[in-house]
Amino acid sequence: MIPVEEHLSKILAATRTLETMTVAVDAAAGRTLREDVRAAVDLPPFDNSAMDGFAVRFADIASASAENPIALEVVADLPAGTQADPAVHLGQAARIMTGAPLPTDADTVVPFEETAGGLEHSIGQVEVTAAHVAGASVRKRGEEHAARDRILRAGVLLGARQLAAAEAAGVAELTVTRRPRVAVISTGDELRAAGTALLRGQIPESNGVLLATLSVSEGAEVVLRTVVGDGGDGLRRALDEASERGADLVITSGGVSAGAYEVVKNVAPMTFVKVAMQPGKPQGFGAGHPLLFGLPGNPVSAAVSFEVFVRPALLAMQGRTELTRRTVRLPAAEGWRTPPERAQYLPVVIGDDGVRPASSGASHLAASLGRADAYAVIPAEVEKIVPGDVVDVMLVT
Ligand SMILES: Nc1nc2c(c(=O)[nH]1)N[C@H]1C(S)=C(S)[C@@H](COP(=O)(O)OP(=O)(O)OC[C@H]3O[C@@H](n4cnc5c(N)ncnc54)[C@H](O)[C@@H]3O)O[C@H]1N2
Ligand code: MOO
Repeated sequence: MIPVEEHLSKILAATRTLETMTVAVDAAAGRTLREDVRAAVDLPPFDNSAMDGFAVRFADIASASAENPIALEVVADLPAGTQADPAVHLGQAARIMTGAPLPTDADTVVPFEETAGGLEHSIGQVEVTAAHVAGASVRKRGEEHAARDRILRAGVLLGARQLAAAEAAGVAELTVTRRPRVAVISTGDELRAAGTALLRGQIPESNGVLLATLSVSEGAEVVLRTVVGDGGDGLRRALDEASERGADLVITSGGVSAGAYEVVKNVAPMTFVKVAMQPGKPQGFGAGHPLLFGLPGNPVSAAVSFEVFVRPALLAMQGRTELTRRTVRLPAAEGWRTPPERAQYLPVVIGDDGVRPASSGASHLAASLGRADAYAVIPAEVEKIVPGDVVDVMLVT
């Protein structure tokens, strides 16, 4: 058996980064950024009010208090979006709304709560009843970023927050990686579509949707999804079709262990190894174009193998900087057994008191995947987990 890291480094060494393309910001969700994003404008673009209230000269109101209110003449009314820059002389104020540009003559905003009377009755005159510091409630031009400052680094995943940051900085287009094209091929004579009547020996096929959905959630486009039998030339034809459809990466499941009908082992141009992990021991990999991944057929084995081997390759193809899932250390709320000499990837549920196994850990327990929030990752040399042990937990939700 070879260590997980050894198999993964072979895979990454064979993985090439895909070409880039330019897309509108709102078409970039789920893609990987390939060029740093720099602000097109200062952020904020101009000095503006943080509150609904009055733009004043601080020198006028420095001594204002409830006992000693200071009256100012209100000479303008400034909603957000106004281009006006009215003169505000000593003794004067401008009514101003949140986000409106601060008049050049003013340096401070007094929220209307710190005046006598509400906003409605303030055109004409206002009495200021409190003072803080010069510059209070003013958002300064460029206080977050200057134009040309870097907002996002190449290599990050673009999600809602990153896209909003780009648009807030005045950026309309992003350089991203084209979506990797993935083919998902399930193998096995026993597999039937969910919902169809099952004869003895048949089971519902579930790795197809698992691996296709995982691929899409990592930024890929699924160009082929099919099920082939253990005999005949179904797998060979599916591999040809994957290439014709331009697949960058092919994922098969099943047919890689030691049995008499191991179609992937017999047909696919992959190297087959045993990796010191449970589940996921038998693995096939082909380092050409497309990259070929021969995952074991047991559903939990396929899911874990995707996380540990396919996902890093898909991210590397897209130029992602961080290839590993976020791992946190959490206590085990229950004990469990671990396999000898193999790293364990156990589906777990995260609770307030720590993690609990979602199943006994056997790789055929497909429904346990539906409960799992994460995988506990236990090194090969650890013999068992007792309650209270702190373990590495790979977050996948
Ligand atoms: N003598 C040995 N037998 C096995 C070994 C071994 O070392 N020596 N390894 C075991 C391990 S570990 C695993 S994991 C499995 C891997 O088997 P295969 O990859 O060859 O997969 P299959 O035999 O085709 O299927 C295994 C299991 O999973 C079910 N399956 C397959 N595809 C799907 C699918 N698309 N959807 C749902 N379920 C699927 C299949 O019916 C089998 O029950 O080998 C052990 N054996
Ligand atoms: O490696 Mo298998 O995936 O242990 O069940």
